[in-house]
Amino acid sequence: MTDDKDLPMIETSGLRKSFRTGRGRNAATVDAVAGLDLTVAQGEIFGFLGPNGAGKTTTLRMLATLLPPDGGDAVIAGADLRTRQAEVRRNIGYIAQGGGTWDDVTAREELVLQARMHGIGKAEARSRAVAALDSFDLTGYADRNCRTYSGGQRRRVDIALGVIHRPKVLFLDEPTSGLDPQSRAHVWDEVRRLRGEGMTVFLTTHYLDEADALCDRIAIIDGGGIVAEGTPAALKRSIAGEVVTVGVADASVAVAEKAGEVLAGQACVRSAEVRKDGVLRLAVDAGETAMPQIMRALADAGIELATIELHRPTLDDVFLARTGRSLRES
Ligand SMILES: Nc1ncnc2c1ncn2[C@@H]1O[C@H](COP(=O)(O)OP(=O)(O)OP(=O)(O)O)[C@@H](O)[C@H]1O
Repeated sequence: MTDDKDLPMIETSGLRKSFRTGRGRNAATVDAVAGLDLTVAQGEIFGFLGPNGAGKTTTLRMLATLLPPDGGDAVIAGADLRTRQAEVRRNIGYIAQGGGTWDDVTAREELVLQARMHGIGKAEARSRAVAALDSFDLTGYADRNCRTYSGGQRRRVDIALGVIHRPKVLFLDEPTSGLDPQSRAHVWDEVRRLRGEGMTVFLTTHYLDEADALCDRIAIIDGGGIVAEGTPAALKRSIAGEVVTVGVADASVAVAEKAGEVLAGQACVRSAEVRKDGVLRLAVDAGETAMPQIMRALADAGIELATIELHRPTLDDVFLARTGRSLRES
């Protein structure tokens, strides 16, 4: 017998979307999402990580039935996105980047209204609002207008609104964008709690630490396509070797580039890149043995070293390995 847990909650194949921009001679086509294949299991927190313009929001909007795909297929909670949109909508919650709270309405009123819009009866809507205020830690502000809330409180109201009808799948677009670290941690806790209740969460982020700490599995998207997919740990393991970063005392670009050339020629260095901040990033097999050789090579070339650090691979290293660019700089 198949356990519900084994069933994919989101399955896409060849999903794509292009936009026409400009007019006349300036007309161009942007392939925002270029043939996406992915599977998200029930109860997973799945993160879509990528730089600005990678196609994250476009994907989310297609999966949430807000934007018609140009091609490909998707099945969400067992319903075909193309032919059973109403059923898809019943099964999902969608929280857009800017959120949807009104300034002059209280959280309690918003929650009751949202539940009523989902066809839930008056008494049940009120009791769901009370439960949501409690579980999202909002009871203390429940009867104040949303305009008086902090960014973190408002974000929690957004999420509470998105799940008031108890969807199977929750889509969150950049859930912690612009929040302070404490509020971000609070939102992460709420997302984990929803997973604990069996919800599948699909979120977009351009924060590496968010993808690493919160997501069970991630897909790294760039230029409308997936460049890497797996658990954060497995993706980092896939980067064989280690990274050494080197700062040179003279911060001029010419010196950093000269150091890059010198170090790229060392046997222990697999690749050398000068970052925009002037720091050199070196891919090496074993940091402990490479570091003394790097120091010696720089000394021989008359370049004074300011800092040298050894790093375990990060998701940024995964992105760099797959795209040749750093996510931080994209
Ligand atoms: N309505 C539109 N018309 C024209 N181009 C669009 C439209 N919506 C998105 N695009 C383009 O499609 C590409 C993908 O955009 P999308 O918003 O999906 O990226 P994103 O990964 O969500 O970025 P961000 O992190 O900045 O939100 C971008 O090049 C964007 O400029």
